[in-house]
Amino acid sequence: QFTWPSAYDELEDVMFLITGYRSRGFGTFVTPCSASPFVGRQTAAEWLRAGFHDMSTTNIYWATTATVHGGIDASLAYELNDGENIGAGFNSTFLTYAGFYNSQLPVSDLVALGVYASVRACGGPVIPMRGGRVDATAAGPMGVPQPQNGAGIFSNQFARMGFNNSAMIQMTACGHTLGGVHAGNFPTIVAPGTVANDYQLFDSTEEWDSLVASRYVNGPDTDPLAVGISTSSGRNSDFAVFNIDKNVTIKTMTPTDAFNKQCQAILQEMIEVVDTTLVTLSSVIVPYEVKPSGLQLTLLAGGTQLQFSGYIRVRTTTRSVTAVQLIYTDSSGNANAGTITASDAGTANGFDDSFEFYSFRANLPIASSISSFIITVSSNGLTQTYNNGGNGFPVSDSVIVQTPQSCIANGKLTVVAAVRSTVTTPVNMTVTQKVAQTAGSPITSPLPSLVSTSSIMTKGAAVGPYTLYSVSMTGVTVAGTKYGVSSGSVSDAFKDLSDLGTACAASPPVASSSTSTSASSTKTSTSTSTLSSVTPTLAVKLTIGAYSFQGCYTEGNGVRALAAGSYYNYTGMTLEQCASDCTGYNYWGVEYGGECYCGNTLAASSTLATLSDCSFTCPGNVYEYCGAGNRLEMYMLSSLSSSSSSVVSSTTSVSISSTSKTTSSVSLSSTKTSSTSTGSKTSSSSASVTASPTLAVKQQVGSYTFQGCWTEATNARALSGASYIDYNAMSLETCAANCAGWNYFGVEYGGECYCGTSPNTGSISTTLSDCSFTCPGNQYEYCGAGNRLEMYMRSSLTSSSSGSLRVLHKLHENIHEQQIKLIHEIEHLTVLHQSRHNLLLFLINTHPNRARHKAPDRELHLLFLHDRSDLDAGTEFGGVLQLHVHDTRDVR
Ligand code: HEM
Repeated sequence: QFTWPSAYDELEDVMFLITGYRSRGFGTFVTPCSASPFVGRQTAAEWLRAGFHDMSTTNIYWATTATVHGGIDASLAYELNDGENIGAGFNSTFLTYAGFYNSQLPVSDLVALGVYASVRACGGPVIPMRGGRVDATAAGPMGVPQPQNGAGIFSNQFARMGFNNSAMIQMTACGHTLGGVHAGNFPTIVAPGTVANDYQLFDSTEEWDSLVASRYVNGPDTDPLAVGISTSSGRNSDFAVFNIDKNVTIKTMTPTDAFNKQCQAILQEMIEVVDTTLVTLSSVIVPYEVKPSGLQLTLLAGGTQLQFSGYIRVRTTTRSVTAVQLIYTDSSGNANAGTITASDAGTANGFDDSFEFYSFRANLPIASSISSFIITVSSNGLTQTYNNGGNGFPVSDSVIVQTPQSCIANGKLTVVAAVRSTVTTPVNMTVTQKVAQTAGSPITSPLPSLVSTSSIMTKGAAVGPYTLYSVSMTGVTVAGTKYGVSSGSVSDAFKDLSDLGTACAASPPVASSSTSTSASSTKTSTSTSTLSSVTPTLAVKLTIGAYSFQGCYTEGNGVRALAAGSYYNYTGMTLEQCASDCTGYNYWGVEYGGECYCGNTLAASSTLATLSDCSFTCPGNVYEYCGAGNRLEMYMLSSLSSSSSSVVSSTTSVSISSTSKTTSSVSLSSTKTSSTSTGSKTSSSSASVTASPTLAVKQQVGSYTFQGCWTEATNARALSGASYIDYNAMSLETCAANCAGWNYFGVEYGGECYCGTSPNTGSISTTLSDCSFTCPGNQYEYCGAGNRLEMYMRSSLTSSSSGSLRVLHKLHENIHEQQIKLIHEIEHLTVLHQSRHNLLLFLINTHPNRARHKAPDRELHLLFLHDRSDLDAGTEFGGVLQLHVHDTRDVR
């Protein structure tokens, strides 16, 4: 285990935090083992092959130079069109790695980590992983073994890499248990058109197993590099390699245990080939038992207190934790200066480990401040102390970024720092952006360059013992950009720009002797309207716009107290911001400082808690409270409090505009809030264009338009054309891509994607809020729920309806879809929109024969299934039709 902070902290996070809270997601690209965004490819196999190709040009006999060196150095990224690295997998591998690449994590370590992740995700052994490789900046020498080379050349090539014949056999067999050969890349090894997707696996599975060895030895051998047309084209390289010692080594690899053991050792050797004149590898990376994360000091208004916040990550693989505390040492060295209790915030998982994040936020007196802390973890009745190898976990309060006062909007970055007035060296702000490479040898690398820009910050006002510094910079991109401030040898750096808000809070006011900030533990409720003083104080705000304070509420039991919408801004949240994000909802509440939730109803299991529980100040306004862990600062529309049980008349309006036969445009707009909704999910209409993404219904996904939340059909799938399952990385876009060519696609249960020509009988549009699962591949998208599909239809189907609308037959409320089919001899019928009560809009594709009778081949039918409002046959709609459905219902 490393002493924190270590140079490998970023790598350790990316390695172990694969899914869940504050996870990094690296391993999700290869989970499940068969995963790939592309048909006929396997990402895990591509990552493993990339590891070998990057290493295989090593020349242990040559002297190295600074730019051209051997081993795992990501030089492969510059070698993609040198003729030795055939296949699209290398480029997409580096594009994925580029997302994780930063100043603390070289691509070459990611190449090695990719070998670990692909093998483990496929069920193979844990390949020990070390960090510290150095990236090449240009192509290295040639020398990747090619299938046509022949046994003697292979033997020489592996010797040049530092491996003997049995190591060569082991490494090749261990590589060729995943994936296979693409006919498109190697038509003389696999004949195009002879296998599914032109992709012939090495053995009978994509998974990690010893079949590549056992089938070679015992049959049936289907390895395209050992049998088949590769033998006549002289490209049967697996046979050449395995047979070089008369099959002695490969025979030892047929039992699973032996295979795993040999592969674990040889693949570790493979990823540890580095240029030792440049690289000293770290010890094998094991997860920290406890690890601080996201620590931040913030100078509070008045200059008498520092807020200290962050997370403690606890490894919970073999224990369940009941309490986590920080005991801190102050700046004059007094240990035990105070205790901070951290509360459970969420779980994350790696391939072999689980972790729990505990969050904390506390205000410390500035005079004594903090210099380090130790962590106590209680589990199974025992309390263990972690002191980071003896000296505690260090915290420096000399130079800190003031995240509430810093912001990024429209490419303009403003950073405010608070610097101890005793620091006299210039204060710099540094931004490191990822910029696409424009020149490479012999090609441009798919990897970006890291470009750092430093600017001297301008000195401003003194606040207590600190001085504020600020600087602005334009033309800054948010994605992947890191920033920080530094002075001399002290810094607060490696921060994600994407964590900053879009609006900067005003700087903390200058300290004055009369200022008293509320630091007492009892929180009082004060009406803002009674405040006559110009000096704001920290207090509960009784009213925010049209909303009034309801108290400090818990979350619901297994559900969110307010489930209809959510917005996050851990750096700039204010009560006003949440109120505006939740405009139109009955309730909103702010939790944990930066989390804003909206809803029309409050979950029954959410209960009123002690007011003082809601103790977090808002990151964007230090004079407001913003809930706490599992506690919401709760507000409700003031108008609702007047009537206890209101009967509300609501209106669903559907407007259909069909102006002329020539424009042939029919547009359907319907208010998405359902008239009887209890906790409805709102859809983000075209108006919601915000800089930071939020979880909302997507109206448009590529060429598909949202249709609502639909049930499955009666005893059948709603969409039965094709399906595609990915519980790890499904997004609406992935499903749309997999259903390209189909009229409809729908995502169910988070990870199930279905395609079809039209929804089958019995599948109906239902309450929008039912579709409550977020997409595993995109937290800002909804992906249906159990028996509920997030349904999309090709946009062209709505817009191509032609002509005026005419009711062909009088329809009655009990009419059934089947009957309509009979009446019109239609080929298929599509429910475009169904209000919850009595309005149905059908798209009817008529029988092809009708076209001969000059009837339109597609008609838009409006069925108004209401006893008072049946539409008579022949009713024509021209221009704009407005139908209002009035309904009175109890709103609970
Ligand atoms: C004499 C040595 C080797 C030769 C001639 C060789 C050749 C090949 C060829 C021709 C392919 C097909 C690529 C494609 O169609 O996309 C392939 C695939 C692959 N190779 Fe090797 N290989 C060798 C050694 C290795 C080693 C040592 C490893 C890793 C330890 C490895 C890992 C892989 C993997 C995982 C694939 C599957 C890629 C995919 O399915 O996309 N190979 N190899």
